[in-house]
Amino acid sequence: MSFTARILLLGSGELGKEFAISAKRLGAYVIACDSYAGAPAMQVADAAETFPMLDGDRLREAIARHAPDFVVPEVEAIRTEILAEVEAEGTVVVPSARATQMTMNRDSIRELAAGTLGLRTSRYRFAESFEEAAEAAAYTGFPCVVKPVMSSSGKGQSTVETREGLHAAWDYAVAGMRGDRVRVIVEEFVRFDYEITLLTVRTREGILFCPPIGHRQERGDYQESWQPTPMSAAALAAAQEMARAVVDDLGGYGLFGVEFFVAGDEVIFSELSPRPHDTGMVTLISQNLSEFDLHARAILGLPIPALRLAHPAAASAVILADREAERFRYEGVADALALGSDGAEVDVRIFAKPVTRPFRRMGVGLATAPDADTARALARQVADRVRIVYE
Ligand SMILES: Nc1ncnc2c1ncn2[C@@H]1O[C@H](COP(=O)(O)OP(=O)(O)OP(=O)(O)O)[C@@H](O)[C@H]1O
Ligand SMILES: NCC(=O)N[C@@H]1O[C@H](COP(=O)([O-])[O-])[C@@H](O)[C@H]1O
Ligand SMILES: [Mg+2]
Repeated sequence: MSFTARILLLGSGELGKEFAISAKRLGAYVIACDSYAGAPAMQVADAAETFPMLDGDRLREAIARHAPDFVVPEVEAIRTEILAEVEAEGTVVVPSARATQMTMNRDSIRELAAGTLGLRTSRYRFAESFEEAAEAAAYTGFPCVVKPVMSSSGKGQSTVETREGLHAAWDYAVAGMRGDRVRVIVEEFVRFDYEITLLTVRTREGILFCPPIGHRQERGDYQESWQPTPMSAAALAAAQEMARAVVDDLGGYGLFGVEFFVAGDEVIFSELSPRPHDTGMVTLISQNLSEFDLHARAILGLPIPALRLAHPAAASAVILADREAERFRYEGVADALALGSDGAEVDVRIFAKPVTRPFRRMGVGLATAPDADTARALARQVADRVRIVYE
């Protein structure tokens, strides 16, 4: 075999594209799968498969035909029962079939974190009807946050201020949910000071943590992230301890994005991705090894040298579309890159998704600077200079 490993990537968005590049640099053969043709990772992979990954028969068939060494999920919407089957037959599922099963639905991971592991989370209840949602909100109090148990990037998520708003939130969650299970989580609204993603790498040699990433969200979707974000030593230690408990329970090797809310010295576990995290795209410019390089090395069992921040501070800012379109082009990339200077590097990633939708993430601006505020402002400017021109 002329490749170091065969990797079947399930999900081919921007995170998969950067992962595929990292894995290919290490000599892997990558088969990129997603539900639509021309997805970002398919553009850089060795082969592509277009099929709905929630379709168990199609998924099993693709795995059997490609006989990968590693199955690497990149999205949550996958028929995870099939992953458990192939894992039992000897294929490595990253990080583990159980991790993908537990994180696919918010209920499983929340019950593991809050119940089994006893981690501090927001107060929550699940609901399968509007009446149950009303009871759940009476338990959490207002404001509360309503989310489908199966969704990501804020889809179907809303914050409810009063009892009157609950109907709209329930309808919005049902409309925005993925899969066929009508079930939501109603969570206490946490008045946090800031929130972080703690990139946590589980390797055969032990666990590594990247410096904490701060981020800002709108509509439940990330707008900008920066690294490092200042945290008290006590808060960071608490977050690391919780992240370790969760990833050790989920098992396997790879990088996880563990999300926390921080209020004073109190650290509240929110959720996690058993894979690179969107807010972690800042590591494309901030670290000697990006979150994608780290995922690839952890999976392939390759050594990971001491992590270094290449700059004092770095940031990412999203480039969003504002409408549905199939015909559009990008302008301003040269203007964006011209913002770089000595001591403040800039870069962009344009994902080259085939169609736009309102709020669809189409790229990111990246920047470094002597401090986080300057890096954030510069990354935003870089992103703003890239214009999507609709034809
Ligand atoms: N209980 C809460 N209290 C306050 N804010 C919240 C709460 N739950 C979610 N949020 C806000 O909404 C954001 C998105 O929530 P969450 O991470 O649960 O959604 P998601 O759909 O899984 O997003 P992603 O897939 O991008 O991680 C959080 O990062 C936070 O800013
Ligand atoms: N928060 C999860 C996340 O950021 N996932 C990333 O977004 C892609 C889907 O984008 P799309 O909805 O634009 O197709 C996924 O494939 C993954 O790369
Ligand atoms: Mg999240």
